[in-house]
Amino acid sequence: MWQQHLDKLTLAAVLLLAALLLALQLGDVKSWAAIDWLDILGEGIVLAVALSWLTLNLLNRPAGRVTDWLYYGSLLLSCSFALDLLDEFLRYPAHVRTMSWLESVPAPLGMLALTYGLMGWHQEQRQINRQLRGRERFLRDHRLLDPLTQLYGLDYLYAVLNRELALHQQQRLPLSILMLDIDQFAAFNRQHGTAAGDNYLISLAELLSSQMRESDVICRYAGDRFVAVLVHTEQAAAEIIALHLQQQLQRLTAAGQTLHCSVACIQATQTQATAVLKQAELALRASKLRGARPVYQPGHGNL
Ligand SMILES: Nc1nc2c(ncn2[C@@H]2O[C@H](COP(=O)(O)OP(=O)(O)OP(=O)(O)O)[C@@H](O)[C@H]2O)c(=O)[nH]1
Repeated sequence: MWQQHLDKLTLAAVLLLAALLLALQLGDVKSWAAIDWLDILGEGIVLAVALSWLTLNLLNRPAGRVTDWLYYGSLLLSCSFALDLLDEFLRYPAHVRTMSWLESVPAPLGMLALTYGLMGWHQEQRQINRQLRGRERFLRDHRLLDPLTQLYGLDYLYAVLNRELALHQQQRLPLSILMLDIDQFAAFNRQHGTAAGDNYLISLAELLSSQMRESDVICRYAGDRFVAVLVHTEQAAAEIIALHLQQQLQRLTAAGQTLHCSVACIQATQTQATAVLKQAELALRASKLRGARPVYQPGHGNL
């Protein structure tokens, strides 16, 4: 998460360094006896807290307007508190007013920016809570479950995907889609019967539910095709999830065999669920072609 805020972290480091250099340039170092260590302890803690606000905000929040306000607020406060702390070690000549200006002005501005950011955060949280309540209503609606696998069906997938796409547009949060399809499942059914096929679908659904993250929404998209909506997930992270899933699928057997599944993941860029799913299907088709397996031969190991 911090990589997307690298420019902000660099700016903070540069400003704090500039404040230090300016203070050293303008002030004279106080004698050991003139230093008040209790003041230093108090002001040091205040600075450390402001810096922790700055970093916690950048480490935990996605890029956006609210994060920017919280960042600028805590940066101004950090600069002001850093100068306050330096004051304890340095004495400035009476005619130098720059440092007292620099110490006093950023603090109230920082407080204002931080307060504005917190108000934005409050609004954002209310919006998220509303969406979570809507999500929960869906979760409790059992008509939306596929009776065989107990995963969500197509209706739920469309509803969730459209809502996540709207959120993705508003808040610039990354969203990825993973699509999985069992290869040559029709041939497996013919060979071992639909009951064996059903058992495989149930085991696959259980594996998907246990291996994906809690925030991922897994749905049965078609007979032998599944879709996972990976919220707040960049394409690179989605690909790691897909790779991990492929490894776990090796352990899943049916009638003594390991069936091969094709997996594709895409970063959602369109605004409509239909378009996103079409894009995922194209990626899946390409993945199937890349990993094309020989035509199913009964009793010959992997599909
Ligand atoms: N056992 C079982 N089979 C199902 C179920 N739903 C769909 N199928 C079967 O899944 C098969 C899907 O066939 P295709 O779409 O041709 O897929 P495939 O045979 O895996 O072919 P490729 O995907 O191209 O490798 C069909 O034979 C369906 O009958 C189900 O609930 N249970």
